[in-house]
Amino acid sequence: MNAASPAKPTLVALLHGPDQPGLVAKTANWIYERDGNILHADQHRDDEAGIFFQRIEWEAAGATEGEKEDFSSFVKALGMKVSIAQSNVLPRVALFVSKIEHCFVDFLARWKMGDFPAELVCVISNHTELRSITEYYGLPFHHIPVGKETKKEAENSQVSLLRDYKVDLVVMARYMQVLSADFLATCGCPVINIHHSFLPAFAGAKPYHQAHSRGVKLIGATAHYATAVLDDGPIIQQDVSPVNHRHSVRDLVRRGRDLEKSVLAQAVRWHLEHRVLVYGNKTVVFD
Ligand SMILES: Nc1nc2c(c(=O)[nH]1)N[C@@H](CN(C=O)c1ccc(C(=O)N[C@@H](CCC(=O)O)C(=O)O)cc1)CN2
Repeated sequence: MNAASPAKPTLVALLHGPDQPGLVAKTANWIYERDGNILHADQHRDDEAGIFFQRIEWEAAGATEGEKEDFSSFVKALGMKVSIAQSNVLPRVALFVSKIEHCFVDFLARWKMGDFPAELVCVISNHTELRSITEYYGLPFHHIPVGKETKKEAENSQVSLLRDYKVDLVVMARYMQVLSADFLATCGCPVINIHHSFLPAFAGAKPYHQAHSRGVKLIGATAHYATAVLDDGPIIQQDVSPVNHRHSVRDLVRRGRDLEKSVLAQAVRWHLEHRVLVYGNKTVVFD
């Protein structure tokens, strides 16, 4: 049996800006004229804002690094914003967790099974309960307790670790501390959070108790980029599940776990595959 030749590295561009005629043709021709092979292209126009969004993935004929810079300059000359990633450069991910383990353990298992095109480089927790399972997966575990008086110092230690590990993405797998605006401004990478409600409903603490008190018939989970405003960042993925009057808070928590695990995993995978474009406080997801 012929061993499949390793896939050639691809470039993935996410671009957006004021719409103008011929943008799709211009980006496609630029790649074609350089003997590139477009593998995926998807675009969207926000009619209200007149903004054009595109994700384009191609095999570059030439050296990827040079082509990456040249394509970026070409797109910027069209008045567009662009980010370009190489499929063979895996983003480095840090996991933040507290005590609640279902999203964390599920994420580790999916990572071990190769579900995420990323390098998982460390775990940071404000508690110690999940050290053993982290080390079972062969990952470094950093315990940084966070108290009202020590929050600034704790966050400085977290930022130093993220820089030491050269982290490209922080995933909060039910990390129960609110990250400050300074942290988000200095951590040097995006942060994805899983919130255990169908946002914007029931933001903040104890969303399942809030949902039960309100008597909702659907519960949900939301994966979003963290901003300084709690549970208010651009939403990447959501899902819901029906509930009824017979369900206790305990039932809602149990039913919600499965939603949280799958919604977080899907959102992180889309981010790592460079399928998510943030625009204002919203996202365009080219799935
Ligand atoms: N800057 C942000 N930080 C965090 C976000 C976010 O959206 N932006 N999401 C939270 C996660 N979360 C809900 O999804 C959440 C976590 C914690 C709390 C909360 O009230 N925490 C208390 C302390 C609780 C404790 O010590 O156990 C607090 O921080 O005072 C609400 C919602 C993660 N961080």
